[in-house]
Amino acid sequence: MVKAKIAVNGYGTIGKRVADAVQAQDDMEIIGVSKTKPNYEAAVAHQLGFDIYAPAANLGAFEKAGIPAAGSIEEMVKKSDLVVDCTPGGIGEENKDLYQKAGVKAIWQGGEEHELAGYSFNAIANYEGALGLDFVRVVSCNTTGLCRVIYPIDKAFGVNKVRVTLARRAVDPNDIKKGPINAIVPDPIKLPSHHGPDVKTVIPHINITSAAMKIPTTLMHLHTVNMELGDKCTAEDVRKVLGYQSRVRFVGQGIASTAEIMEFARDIKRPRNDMWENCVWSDSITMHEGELYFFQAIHQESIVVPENVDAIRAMMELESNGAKSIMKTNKALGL
Ligand SMILES: NC(=O)C1=CN([C@@H]2O[C@H](COP(=O)(O)OP(=O)(O)OC[C@H]3O[C@@H](n4cnc5c(N)ncnc54)[C@H](O)[C@@H]3O)[C@@H](O)[C@H]2O)C=CC1
Ligand SMILES: O=C(OP(=O)(O)O)[C@H](O)COP(=O)(O)O
Repeated sequence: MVKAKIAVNGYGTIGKRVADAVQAQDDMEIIGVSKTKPNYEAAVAHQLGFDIYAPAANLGAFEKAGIPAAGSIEEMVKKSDLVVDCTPGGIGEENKDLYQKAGVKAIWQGGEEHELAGYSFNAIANYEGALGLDFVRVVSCNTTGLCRVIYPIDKAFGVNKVRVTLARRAVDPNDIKKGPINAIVPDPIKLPSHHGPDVKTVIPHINITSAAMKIPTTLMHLHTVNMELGDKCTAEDVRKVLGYQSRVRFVGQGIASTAEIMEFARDIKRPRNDMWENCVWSDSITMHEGELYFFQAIHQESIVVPENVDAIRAMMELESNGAKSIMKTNKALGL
């Protein structure tokens, strides 16, 4: 089988995980990853066998540091069928011209605006609409986590309204530059946060509003979800619907915090402690006065990774059925 040639532009938190996830599939392969500087992450990428590309002006620095670079980012893009742009939010949009001129497809991440790609993606909600598209945005980690629960609950019972409050991890574990370290920050203060409107870019008919704050933790985000449902149902009915979702994991058995979820991910030997699934506290699923409530935790570093693989498969038309792609991705990752 001829594999789709995939480049990762921006080998950071998301990019390095997408690169490994693509390599694990049998219908696509990584032809290169980009690093701006020859730091430890570039050295590891080289050790893992990835061809490294860099901005043309920085190629000399790589040579000096003894980390071989295969060429410029422009060269990498030209060699690929599809680029997964994992550069920091707001930088990715600057690369659109480059991709268009090279005639390659591109996926951006949730840090970019919906309008940049024109199609916001979540595998269970709208895989089929991405078939053959040139540009797609995989929505942010929190938005992905929301779509994964709202979509099946809406299908089963109808959703009249969603209210969600998000406690957002302040920064990723490797980030030593930002905070807060001793504050809770309403973020943004002006409501709603981007998450509700972003869910609507994927599932337009959902009535949703969201508020978010940043808290001094690096491990995971935590959502308090409240939904008014169309049909009458019990907590057990909702548990059944979420229980069928391959990318939703129920947690319990003494797991009472995000810290214990991360420990669990280590114990089951997940690469980089990645928890690709939404973690829903099964005991928190409650119906009160006809409304649904539950808690879920979202591992921001990894939740969008399987979605990127499915988005590639849809755009490259490697599989026309979303459910089949999800199963294939999950199996290759060990999810
Ligand atoms: N970290 C997270 O929790 C999540 C991030 N996202 C989104 O994913 C995207 C990437 O975020 P992260 O991986 O966290 O960022 P990151 O900062 O960890 O990684 C970005 C990488 O891109 C490189 N880079 C910077 N400018 C570049 C350029 N002009 N050309 C090529 N490479 C360049 C950086 O050196 C770094 O290696 C953003 O849109 C973000 O909003 C989505 C879900 C979760
Ligand atoms: O996609 C994410 O969060 P978001 O869904 O709150 O935008 C990532 O955790 C990145 O968030 P950041 O912009 O706080 O680094």
